[in-house]
Amino acid sequence: MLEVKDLVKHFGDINALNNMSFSAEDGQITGILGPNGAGKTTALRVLYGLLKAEEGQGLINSIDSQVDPISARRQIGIFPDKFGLYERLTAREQISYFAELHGLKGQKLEDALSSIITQLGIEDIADRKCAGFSQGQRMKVVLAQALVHQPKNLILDEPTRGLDVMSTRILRDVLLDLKKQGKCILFSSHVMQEVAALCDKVIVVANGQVAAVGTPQELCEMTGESTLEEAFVSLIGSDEGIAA
Ligand SMILES: Nc1ncnc2c1ncn2[C@@H]1O[C@H](COP(=O)(O)OP(=O)(O)OP(=O)(O)O)[C@@H](O)[C@H]1O
Repeated sequence: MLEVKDLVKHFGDINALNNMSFSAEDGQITGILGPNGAGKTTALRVLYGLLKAEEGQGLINSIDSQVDPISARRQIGIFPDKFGLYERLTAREQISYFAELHGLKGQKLEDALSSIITQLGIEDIADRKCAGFSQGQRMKVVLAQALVHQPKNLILDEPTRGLDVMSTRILRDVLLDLKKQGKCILFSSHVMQEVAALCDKVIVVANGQVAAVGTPQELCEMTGESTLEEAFVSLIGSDEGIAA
């Protein structure tokens, strides 16, 4: 389970998080939907311990990520907003490096590597150097390195950006499979269709705050609109920065 409670964060005069609170439950896919600059990335960074908030807490299975970042990180996989691959490493070496950072070694490490490579269907690129990989291949390697230690929680910051239709479908299938396994999945997005299709719960954020929470259907009922897109516009008063 993932929770943020009363987060406050400023960057100079910018009020990026203004008492933001929400939770994401096990066995569910939770989406954070909001326009550009709403505070999505900032909230996720606080949650996985990359940024310190001035007030509030980010909790990973009840562990405060600012108080005990190492234990918290063991329980999450992170698909960050900006990622790079070590171009000279093969995909297998790259994933192995992350597995070692999570304390895996010996046979356990080998087993974890084989298992995630099979699960994501990347046997064909596992022993190729990452330089020259397509966006879809890069996405799968980053997903593999996020999942290799079998975390209970997965946080993804706009995971489908730059992906073609096939890669987006593969990612969706992986997320649905992880949900079936009872994992807690939290992802941010601008893409309405993806959120409507995948999410059990949608957290609508604007101006560093939560504007509404509910299933796509509940958000439609709440606003009297027939689509999530219309409900979103009604909730935040603008369609800026949102993709259909
Ligand atoms: N390192 C930083 N320095 C200065 N301002 C920042 C920094 N990070 C975020 N901000 C500001 O904080 C606010 C929230 O940004 P954040 O990246 O969290 O929004 P977002 O909802 O993820 O937006 P987007 O959808 O555009 O990625 C914005 O006004 C942004 O410019």
